[in-house]
Amino acid sequence: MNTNNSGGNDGFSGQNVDQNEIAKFEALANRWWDPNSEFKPLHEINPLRLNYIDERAPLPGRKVLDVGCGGGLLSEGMAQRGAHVTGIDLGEAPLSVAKLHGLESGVKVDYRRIAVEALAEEPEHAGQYDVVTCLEMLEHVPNPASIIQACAKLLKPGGDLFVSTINRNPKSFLFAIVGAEYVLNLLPKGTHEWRKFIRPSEMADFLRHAHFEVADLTGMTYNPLTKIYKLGRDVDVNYMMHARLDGRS
Ligand SMILES: C[S@@+](CC[C@H](N)C(=O)[O-])C[C@H]1O[C@@H](n2cnc3c(N)ncnc32)[C@H](O)[C@@H]1O
Repeated sequence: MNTNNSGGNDGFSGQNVDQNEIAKFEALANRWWDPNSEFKPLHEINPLRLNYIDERAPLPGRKVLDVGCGGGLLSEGMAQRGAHVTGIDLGEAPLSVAKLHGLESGVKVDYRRIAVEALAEEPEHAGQYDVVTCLEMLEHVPNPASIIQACAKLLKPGGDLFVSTINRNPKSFLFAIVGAEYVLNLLPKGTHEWRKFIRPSEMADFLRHAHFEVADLTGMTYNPLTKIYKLGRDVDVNYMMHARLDGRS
């Protein structure tokens, strides 16, 4: 496992984590639920991705794990739609914000500070989840394939995995970094590193190696004139994937 920048004395050294990435989200965490903050794009895409997940793997009554849940935007949304949600992250401040927000909203989510690889080693969690989500997180870790493998261990046979990230090509450099961080100021400068973006073909390889079958690939686009996000065929920049774990594993 690549453990770049994984030093630190918080009990997570040696794990698949980049402490610089965790620090970026720790510093902004108190604004997570402000829809006009640095998290505005996540607020705006949340209904789109919730609908996408719920349509492909209906959420009511399902046992769901949200990996890299941050302040809990997606976790709470899925719980509001009737799922039993556990949210995990390695950031302390985002999890505190998520827990506090849950107390205020009354939406019940079980939050834990643990790496997905470590959760997958706990016998009471391995093979227990109907659905695992890992959105906007894989481009922030040193070894995304290891995260996908852990997700596979946590799902029931035939379970559904949803991932989202950013494609790696010249257009994504222009739109996701130059455009979003430097021109439109949608995200703080330095939010993303282009080399950590993941091509859909690379994601599909990670998934196949972990015994998933890719069920769908959908793009997410932003129109700076209308300021509207949409799902569609264009996967050049942001995209989501739905994969199903082999029913025999
Ligand atoms: C862009 S936020 C996405 C939050 C949430 N998934 C969403 O889409 O609303 C990225 C999150 O990934 C978390 N993260 C980064 N590396 C992680 C790791 N190795 N394990 C767990 N969480 C991680 C960060 O702390 C942060 O909360």
